[in-house]
Amino acid sequence: MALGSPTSGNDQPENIRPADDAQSVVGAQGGHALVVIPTFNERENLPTIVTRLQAALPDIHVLIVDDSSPDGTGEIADQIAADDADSRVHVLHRTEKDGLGKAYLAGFAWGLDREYAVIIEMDADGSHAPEQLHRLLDAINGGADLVIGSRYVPGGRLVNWPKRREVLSRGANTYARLALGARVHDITAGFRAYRRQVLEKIALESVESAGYCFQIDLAWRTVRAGFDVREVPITFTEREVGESKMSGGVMTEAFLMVARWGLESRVERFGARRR
Ligand SMILES: Nc1nc2c(ncn2[C@@H]2O[C@H](COP(=O)(O)OP(=O)(O)O[C@H]3O[C@H](CO)[C@@H](O)[C@H](O)[C@@H]3O)[C@@H](O)[C@H]2O)c(=O)[nH]1
Repeated sequence: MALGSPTSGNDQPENIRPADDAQSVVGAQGGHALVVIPTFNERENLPTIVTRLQAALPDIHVLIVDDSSPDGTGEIADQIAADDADSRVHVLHRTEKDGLGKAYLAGFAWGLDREYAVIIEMDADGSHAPEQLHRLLDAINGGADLVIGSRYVPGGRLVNWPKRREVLSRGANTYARLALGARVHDITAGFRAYRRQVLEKIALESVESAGYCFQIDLAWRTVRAGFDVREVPITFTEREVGESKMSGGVMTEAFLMVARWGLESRVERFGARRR
């Protein structure tokens, strides 16, 4: 996918309201921050999360990336953007459900194209507290390149997450840590802030992971590129409305992809030692 093209990879009609007041923003040193929120069937959650976000960080810019949700989330997103007097809420409509990773890539391309200094990932369902976003931005201001809102560092918490999901998540993190050797405690987390230079450097056009292993993929690329990756504790709260889109296919993709990346990196290290 070519970076800089908000519609690449998917013929997306857009409802993009101009980001020309982007000058007024941020929360992060030396530039402006954009929160990308991917949505699929989040009609009950979206208005609340955007309201909370704007209350927590009044200057923040938001991009909602909706994959033609059948429940009408896209239309609600348009309404939120239309009602936003400061034109800081934007909407990217994609033609079909194409996975969390693909939605984020489209959002990143949109944000990079518009020169945002910091690009943030956040779920629409309230699992990630907008009131804690300043922790991530503080770490960016402190010099980090990628900040992960982590459930598994001291101070991190899980609230109401079903035990089955916790076991799966902890297992996936342990597996990824062992397979990749990356010292990140919550490499699957979806609440993060990237300095734009990271996204420009880590070859997003070669990202293949479509589902949630996208999170591992990008963190791993960032670590390998030598960037400063930090974790700050967050409280992850189970959604109250709607359903998770986690599926068997998403888990299988993650398992196989991580095994492949681990193997590739071992081969690479072995080759480097022999040279
Ligand atoms: N546009 C789009 N959005 C999607 C898609 N799939 C999921 N989403 C959106 O992505 C967000 C996260 O999806 P959930 O399905 O609610 O995630 P979860 O099960 O709560 O998973 C959480 O934990 C994972 C494992 O740690 C994380 O990887 C993930 O990011 C998230 O934080 C939600 O806003 C959801 O609407 C998709 O195909 N397209």
